[in-house]
Amino acid sequence: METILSLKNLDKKYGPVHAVNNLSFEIKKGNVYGILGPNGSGKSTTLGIILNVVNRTSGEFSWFNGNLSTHEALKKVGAIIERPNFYPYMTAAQNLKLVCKIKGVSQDNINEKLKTVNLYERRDSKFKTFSLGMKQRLAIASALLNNPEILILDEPTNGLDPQGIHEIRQIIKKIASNGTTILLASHLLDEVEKVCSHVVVIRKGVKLYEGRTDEITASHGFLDLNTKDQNEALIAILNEFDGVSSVKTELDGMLIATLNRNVSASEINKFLFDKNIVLTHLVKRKPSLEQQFLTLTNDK
Ligand SMILES: Nc1ncnc2c1ncn2[C@@H]1O[C@H](COP(=O)(O)OP(=O)(O)OP(=O)(O)O)[C@@H](O)[C@H]1O
Repeated sequence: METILSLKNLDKKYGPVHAVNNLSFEIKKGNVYGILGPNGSGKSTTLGIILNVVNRTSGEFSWFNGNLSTHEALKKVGAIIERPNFYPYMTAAQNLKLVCKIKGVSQDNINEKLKTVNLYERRDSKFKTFSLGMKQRLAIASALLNNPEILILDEPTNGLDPQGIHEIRQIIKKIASNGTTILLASHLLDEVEKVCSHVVVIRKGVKLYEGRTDEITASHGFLDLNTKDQNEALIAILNEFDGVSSVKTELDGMLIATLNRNVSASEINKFLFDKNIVLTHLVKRKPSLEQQFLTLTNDK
């Protein structure tokens, strides 16, 4: 699969603040990537570096396998890293015409891009009459005018109401389904889970996880177990069971066994029954992305 962008050991220090710390990852054509991390984890700085608006301290990045200069490569990139800003008294269509003139791209795409972001019907409305969600959608249309290979978005749903958030996410998915690679930064787990096929989790500028979004939840999970009055014996047996890495007792007495291989509920039930343990409760759980994310981003 074609590599669109590659970061190698990228580093950025603002005085004592290590905003991006030895960060490496690759963006492949056709995928939707999320850079996920809490506030201040270095997402915007990373996007700023690859878009040439922030100087890196050290490390490298290369666009399109390094075949183009960064200046040329960025002509094939669409990005929104700041609040959308257009002329308030000009209409949506007039604003996009102006962007075409400034970028030196054809105006032929304007109607198609307005349709992509569901603003075609409102093309003759003045920008100042737009809701925040519509302004954001116009910014996306503007970033698409040069038919970019990759669209980069920093916190695309910040400040929007639930309807606006839903609409932006649907539009991002639509753009991706037409073959445009997407890279978005977000601090919202559910955003990345809903929109992105791949995720890079960062905390304090350090990469904690890189991979498919669905694989982040693909650990072997947990068992919740309880007995009437055999929990002490149960803990001892579970600790010897091949497949359980740890056992802890919750405040309500429930035992939580963490699995290190795929163990079915019936396998463990039979095993325990053969050891004369009768369970009153047995549930197999998978960790949610939220649990995984908290585990990843917790101070170690
Ligand atoms: N121009 C700057 N000067 C000094 N420090 C900065 C500057 N820009 C960012 N930082 C610091 O670098 C760190 C990373 O910030 P960055 O904005 O990249 O994170 P972020 O993950 O995008 O967070 P947020 O979602 O809050 O924007 C933070 O500690 C921030 O205070």
